[in-house]
Amino acid sequence: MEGAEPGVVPAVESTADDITEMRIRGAAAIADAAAGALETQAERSTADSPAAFEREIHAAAETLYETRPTAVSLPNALRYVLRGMDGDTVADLRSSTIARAQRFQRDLDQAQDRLGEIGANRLRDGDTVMTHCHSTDALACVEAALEAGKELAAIVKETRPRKQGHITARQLREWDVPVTLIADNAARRYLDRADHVLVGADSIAADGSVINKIGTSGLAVNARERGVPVMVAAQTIKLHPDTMTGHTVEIEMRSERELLADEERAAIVGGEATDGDAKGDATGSDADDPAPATDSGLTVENPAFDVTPPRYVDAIVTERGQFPPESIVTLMRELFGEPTDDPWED
Ligand SMILES: O=C(COP(=O)(O)O)[C@H](O)[C@H](O)COP(=O)(O)O
Repeated sequence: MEGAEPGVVPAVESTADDITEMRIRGAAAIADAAAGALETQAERSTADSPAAFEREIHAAAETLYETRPTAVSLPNALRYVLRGMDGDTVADLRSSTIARAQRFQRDLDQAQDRLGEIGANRLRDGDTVMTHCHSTDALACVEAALEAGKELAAIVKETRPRKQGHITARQLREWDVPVTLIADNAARRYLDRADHVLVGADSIAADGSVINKIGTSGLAVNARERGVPVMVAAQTIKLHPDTMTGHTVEIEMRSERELLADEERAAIVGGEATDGDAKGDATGSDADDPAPATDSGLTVENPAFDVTPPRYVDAIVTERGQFPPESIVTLMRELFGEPTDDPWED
């Protein structure tokens, strides 16, 4: 990660890179890695005063925050760790930050297990679930149902352009679940065979909207039309506190190269295969790419997430129980209270 603040240890920069480049991906894994990175920052900091230590931790948090914009689990994780940083000496600040980060990671695992047990109650023996993308919260429900002795089958959507469906298929096959892998476009045809649509979330808004991998909203609309219930598995760190005050969730735009290779672009618009028109690096920023050589008239857009309105969602399953989407705001108020600031601010 370029331009990191002074004092930010290389391990934090490399975690930030891994998140940006999606070597670490999925909202829960991103939160876990971010907390782990703050722990490493605390351990390795060479700050010689409490103020310098706090500055470094805040700078590390900012470096991590700037990686991907949509999964609120990331700022929620950072905020949680920063709020636990306490003490008048570097030693106390260090140990409180480390303890808080470790507690976050432990709670995250436990919440996922609990959520899985709750979600599993919705799945009956012999059911078929249709999945989209790869969600560890969604898979926790499947795992708990299997552990309860239920037999399940899965229809797994490939999930273009990054094909996270392959990760889901691999996990399900490790658990011996029969998997039918389908192209995203085939989903409506295969909904006739599904008993549930089961997806995760990157953020849940106060009105119960679900922000998840691009294609979730179309799947949910089709599922409603086919009468298949849509179940969203999402730990409470996916609840987006800022949406209580009317903020919207930023949808990450990723590089056009995830959709279109330079050669393919050249084949469409003519000319040499150069990166001349390819705007955007993996973060959606165009800072590293040259300005378009010519205006080819071809624009490629690659949003990574979309918004599913609450009316297409049957249940949001959290570690605190399952909720109709319209009532999720009550849980948000209970957990977050008043609206919050940037995660590195007190
Ligand atoms: O949309 C994605 C991942 O998108 P990407 O691959 O772009 O990160 C997942 O459904 C959620 O993050 C939930 O995952 P989890 O339940 O594991 O938190």
